[in-house]
Amino acid sequence: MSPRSFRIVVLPGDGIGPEVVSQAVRVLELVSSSSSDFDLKLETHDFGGCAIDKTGEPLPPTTLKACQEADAILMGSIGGPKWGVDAKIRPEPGLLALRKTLGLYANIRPANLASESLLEYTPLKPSVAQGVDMIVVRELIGGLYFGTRKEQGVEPDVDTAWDSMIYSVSEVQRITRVAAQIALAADPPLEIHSIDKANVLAASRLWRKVVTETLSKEYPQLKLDHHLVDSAAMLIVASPKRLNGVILTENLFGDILSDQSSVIPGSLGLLPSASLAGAPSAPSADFKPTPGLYEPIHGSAPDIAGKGIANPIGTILSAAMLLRYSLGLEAPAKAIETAVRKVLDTPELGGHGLRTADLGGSIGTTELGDHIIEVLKSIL
Ligand SMILES: NC(=O)c1ccc[n+]([C@@H]2O[C@H](COP(=O)([O-])OP(=O)(O)OC[C@H]3O[C@@H](n4cnc5c(N)ncnc54)[C@H](O)[C@@H]3O)[C@@H](O)[C@H]2O)c1
Ligand SMILES: CC(C)[C@H](C(=O)O)[C@@H](O)C(=O)O
Ligand SMILES: [Mg+2]
Repeated sequence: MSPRSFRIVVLPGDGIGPEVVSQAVRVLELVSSSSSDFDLKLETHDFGGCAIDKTGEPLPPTTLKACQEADAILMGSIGGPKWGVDAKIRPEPGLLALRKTLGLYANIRPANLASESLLEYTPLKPSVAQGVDMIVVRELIGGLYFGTRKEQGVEPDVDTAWDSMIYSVSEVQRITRVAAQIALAADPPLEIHSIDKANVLAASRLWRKVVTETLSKEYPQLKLDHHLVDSAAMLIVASPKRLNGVILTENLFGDILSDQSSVIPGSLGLLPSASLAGAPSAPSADFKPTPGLYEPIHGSAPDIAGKGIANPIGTILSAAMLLRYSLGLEAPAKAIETAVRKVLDTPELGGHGLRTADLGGSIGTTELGDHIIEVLKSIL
């Protein structure tokens, strides 16, 4: 039987994006060459600030078309001071357009301690960070990011600017179902913590009502509680285990809380994400490839770009999520996660020295990639 062939579009982007993506590409190439069952065909496209420089737009039509035809997309990060908030054409709207066009409403951001040995790097007390296991499920194509807005300087009220947070019942229902299915896939099922600002915002009152109704009608076996976003932000650093399980929240709150949750394992550079147009399906014999966009949760880190010191683990773990959720390839996905954990944990491999600077180490991006590749070779 000829190997199944998967088309993967790679969008390195800006800043540290190309540096971290190149390590994840090495990992995917190794996975592909180690199997006779499937073949990963990787192709790189311009996206973000680098695409603005070349073509005048962040998401050129050729890139969008390739993404629409791909089985999955691996992205680095986009943006940077060259295309800052005052620029006429900026990279970030390109990312929002890509997410919206592909209908990727479910953003899944696991935040757990990738390794017990990271405990010494968490800025929290080890006793507070130990045992944290949360998955942020962020609504990705609604809310303030996509509501109507007005920039300052536009007539008639030149001195005002505004954005609107809009959610419909169906938008909240579908992301609630994704959170529920993720919660149910665990044994025992995870608790759901819905985060909103229902004491002030109308959109949050709709959110809370729809989450409550959807779960009580369709998933009555799941435990649900509600937190206001300000107090949830406090809990994530004061006693994060109280939020173990699924954190279900809207677009902007999810953006903020997921960066905040990266404090627990110790670095923003560690955390991966998947953006899907539905709930992830469990790998099985009849698994159908499901397109998705996979990216670390961090940005282009202009302060360290070009230095070769960025942590590639969030991007490598995003590649593992890509194999699992889009292609149904559970074994290599697990192998990558095991290799990352071993490199972080195993003393004979250099122990705590095998870290990039964000985790107190001194090795570079490529060297960390080399170690992960070596361990992965022995597992595959
Ligand atoms: N999905 C994306 O492409 C994405 C996500 C977030 C921010 N951005 C963009 O990135 C640009 C910079 O944003 P920012 O500086 O606020 O956030 P950032 O995430 O780029 O960086 C925040 C801090 O974390 C550090 N950091 C981030 N990733 C790291 C890694 N892999 N290894 C080690 N350290 C890492 C940085 O050095 C910096 O000190 C902005 O233009 C923003 O819009 C893009
Ligand atoms: C770059 C920006 C548009 C993006 C977001 O806010 O969604 C980023 O912060 C993220 O978390 O992916
Ligand atoms: Mg963000």
